[in-house]
Amino acid sequence: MLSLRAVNQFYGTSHILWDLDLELTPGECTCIIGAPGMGKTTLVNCITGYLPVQSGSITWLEAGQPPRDLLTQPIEGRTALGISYVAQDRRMFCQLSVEANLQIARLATQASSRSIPGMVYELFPELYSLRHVRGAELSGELQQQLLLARALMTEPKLLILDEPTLGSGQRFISELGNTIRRMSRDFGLTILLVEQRLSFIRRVADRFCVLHRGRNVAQGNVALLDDKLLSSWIDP
Ligand SMILES: Nc1ncnc2c1ncn2[C@@H]1O[C@H](COP(=O)(O)OP(=O)(O)OP(=O)(O)O)[C@@H](O)[C@H]1O
Repeated sequence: MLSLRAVNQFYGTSHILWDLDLELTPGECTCIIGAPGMGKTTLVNCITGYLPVQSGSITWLEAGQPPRDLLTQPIEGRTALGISYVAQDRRMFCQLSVEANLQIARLATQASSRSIPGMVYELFPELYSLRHVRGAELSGELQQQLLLARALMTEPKLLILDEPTLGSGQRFISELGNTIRRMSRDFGLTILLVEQRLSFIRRVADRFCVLHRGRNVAQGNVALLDDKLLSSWIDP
């Protein structure tokens, strides 16, 4: 689905990502783990196209298609290929209804119709009953649902979620875990998750990658994510 090879990124003269390799497998949820400031958000911004990469390659791979060099694609080209991103900042059009927020996201695609893809209300049925309510009137957790639903409006193949549990209560986190599992199991989405909560990671992720000072220092099946590994890299 996505292959990163020897990716290096700088902010000015600060070298942030170092020779980073990462492979995302179709239909799997991969979690990027790391202490604050280790480069997780920078990495996802390089994949989505919000940040330029100094060197290395990022390649989009789809069965039956030739490999595509993502670094030659602008943000909207990457969206068209199938990448969608829910950032930490959680911005939406607060004065517009749920449905209008969703339809605006649809404009980012080549789709001729502004209709809502079936999977959106199937995964977020509460948003259907609130579809005429303004974003500003939703609770914080329903706003988070709307941001996730909006990211699905482009019918992505790869969904990137940057700390989706941040500031949420246990009930929402539990429902979010179910939703993420359904996204990959029922709809075949590949998911790249930046997350800190270990119990959540163990529940939803198939694979992990630990970032330490911008380097991929450990990766593998989530079953291998043990306390020894975590104490070596995350909380030494
Ligand atoms: N716009 C910027 N200009 C300069 N340095 C930046 C910028 N954004 C981030 N950095 C620095 O790059 C490094 C990586 O930051 P990044 O936000 O990618 O880390 P992170 O692992 O996502 O952290 P967090 O968990 O706190 O979100 C940090 O040292 C940070 O201070």
